[in-house]
Amino acid sequence: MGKFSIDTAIQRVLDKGDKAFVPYIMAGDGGLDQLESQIRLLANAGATIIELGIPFSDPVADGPTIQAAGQRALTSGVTLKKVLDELKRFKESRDIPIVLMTYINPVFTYGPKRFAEDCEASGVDGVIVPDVPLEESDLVSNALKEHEIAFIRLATLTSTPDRLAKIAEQTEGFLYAVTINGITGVQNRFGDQLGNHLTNIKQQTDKPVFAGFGVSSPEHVRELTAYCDGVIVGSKIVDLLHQGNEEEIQTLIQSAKTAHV
Ligand SMILES: O=P(O)(O)OC[C@@H](O)[C@@H](O)c1c[nH]c2ccccc12
Repeated sequence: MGKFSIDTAIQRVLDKGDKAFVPYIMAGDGGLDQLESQIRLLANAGATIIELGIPFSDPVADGPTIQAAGQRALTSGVTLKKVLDELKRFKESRDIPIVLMTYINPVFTYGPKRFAEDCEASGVDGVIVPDVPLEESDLVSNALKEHEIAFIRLATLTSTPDRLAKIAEQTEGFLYAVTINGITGVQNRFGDQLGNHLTNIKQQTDKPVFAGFGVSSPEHVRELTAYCDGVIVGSKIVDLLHQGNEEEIQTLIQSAKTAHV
């Protein structure tokens, strides 16, 4: 349960010599009644952990694909509470860790303490809150700590060495290394310095480092996992799921398995 199941899932993959693959999906895109089968599909395709987005009206870091998915979910009436209730309903039959990705506003509205309690009751193992600054994250992190839920921190390309050291120290489960300056979405090419950047982050921490933002092809997965322990893929997975393209989802996820064998 909680952060331990994240650690275990990652270790199992790395011990085999594979890399981790974390697909992001928007909760309630396609209807909340689809969530269970979407998670099962991704787990069966070989995902290590699921990053589950909570729809929010003002998603500042989301690119067009994720924004559109969020809109579809909001239109169908999805809320944080409904997502947690739904996760609780099929908690026992899941065997893949779940990380919620939510902006800070819904957490404050819900109440950080109640949020952490309900996350535990729903079998949520970790949480990512991209818009909470390091200096102001105590309110959330203390509540999560009591329930042994991992608080996953993001490092950006512009994080200073000083901040990077703090992020590396505080992150739990894994460190989310953002690959581009900008918003989420499909990219064709990463900056020339990205390899050095990821290598530098790897040198700062013993915790697993996963790269995310703009990863959309097996080639990207292979390119980035040469420098880190895994990838996070959002927009491309959201698109493929929306199209019902299970075959390409499978190919993309499996590309992390054969990355370095
Ligand atoms: O969509 P991309 O480019 O593959 O990026 C991952 C991403 O979608 C997911 O992790 C995410 C969705 N919204 C976010 C907001 C901030 C940080 C991360 C995210």
